[in-house]
Amino acid sequence: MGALPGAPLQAREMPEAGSATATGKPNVVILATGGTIAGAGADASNSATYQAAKVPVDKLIAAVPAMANVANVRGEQVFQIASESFTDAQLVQLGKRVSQLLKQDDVDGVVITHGTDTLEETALFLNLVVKSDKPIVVVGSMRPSTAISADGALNLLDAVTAAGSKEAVGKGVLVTMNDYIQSGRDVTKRTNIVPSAFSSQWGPLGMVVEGKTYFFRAPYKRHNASSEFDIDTIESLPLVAIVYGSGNMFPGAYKAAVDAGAKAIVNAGTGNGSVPGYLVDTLKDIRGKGTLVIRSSRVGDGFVLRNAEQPDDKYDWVVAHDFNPQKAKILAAVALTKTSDTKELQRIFWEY
Ligand SMILES: NC(=O)C[C@H](N)C(=O)O
Repeated sequence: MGALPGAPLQAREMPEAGSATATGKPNVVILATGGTIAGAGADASNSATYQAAKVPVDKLIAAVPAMANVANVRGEQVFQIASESFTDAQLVQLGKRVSQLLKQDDVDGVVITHGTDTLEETALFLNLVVKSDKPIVVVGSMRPSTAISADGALNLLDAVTAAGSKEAVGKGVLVTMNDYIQSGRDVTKRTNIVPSAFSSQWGPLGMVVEGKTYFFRAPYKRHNASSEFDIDTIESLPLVAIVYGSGNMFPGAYKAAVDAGAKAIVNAGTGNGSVPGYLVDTLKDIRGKGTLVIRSSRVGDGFVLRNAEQPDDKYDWVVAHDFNPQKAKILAAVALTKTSDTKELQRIFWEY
């Protein structure tokens, strides 16, 4: 139903800067990077045994003709790799391409097809560094397209739907997996094998159903257009290492990270990001010599509080708030491109 004469247009009907036309379909670019969504197995029963990063972007697009109902879609092959092989150099390259595309008036949204193993790192990275309110959606699949009940086609259709939707504008990087719209900031891969692999302790933002987005909440933390980080000015990321906490640890794991040139170590500590008593001096020493110590937790959910279990103020350590270790690593690397002041770093961990 159209608007009544003289009545204000509803948000959904408003033409947007950059949209093809007020009534036309949005223009969405798919940047393909590989992963299982581009994977192929020998047999339809192979849901877990297959080769990732085989199918090129034009074939991915041709396999989901329903995308043409929701957007004008074109594709670019950026990489063709499994996401466990992503490096920081590739993150930076991808981020710059997303930023470049979103500056174009003829691009309304970008979808990145990606392996699921490190999808959450890429989603957070783009959420921090691409200065645009236009939708950015990262998507993968848990089963290759050759498998029975493959999940990639619907996930991709949902991603394109979200990338072209006005409701997704300003909501930060999104991840569309298993019908849900998740925030790229905090979504994480929690199980392997099954399609319901991705979730966040703070819950999904909404769903995509039959080519339409339904949002129920919006992210609160700083992201994208309101971020102080800008991929256009980032050429590389400093090395950040994660050391996994357990019983019976040894100092060499932390020292190896320092020797490799790590500018920060994320302690994926037990419980509250704890540090074993017999390793406190090692970490104090490492911090004293210049490497940052960031306390996260191997638990996955919850969040690490300052000065809980360890006196962070006294030792000049930082806590990772609710960022899991792999996300804390990304935020630390991005933050370190601007500052190595621990007060500033702690502010950044609270704000993003
Ligand atoms: N489901 C997947 O995409 C897993 C694969 N190893 C990848 O991350 O590329």
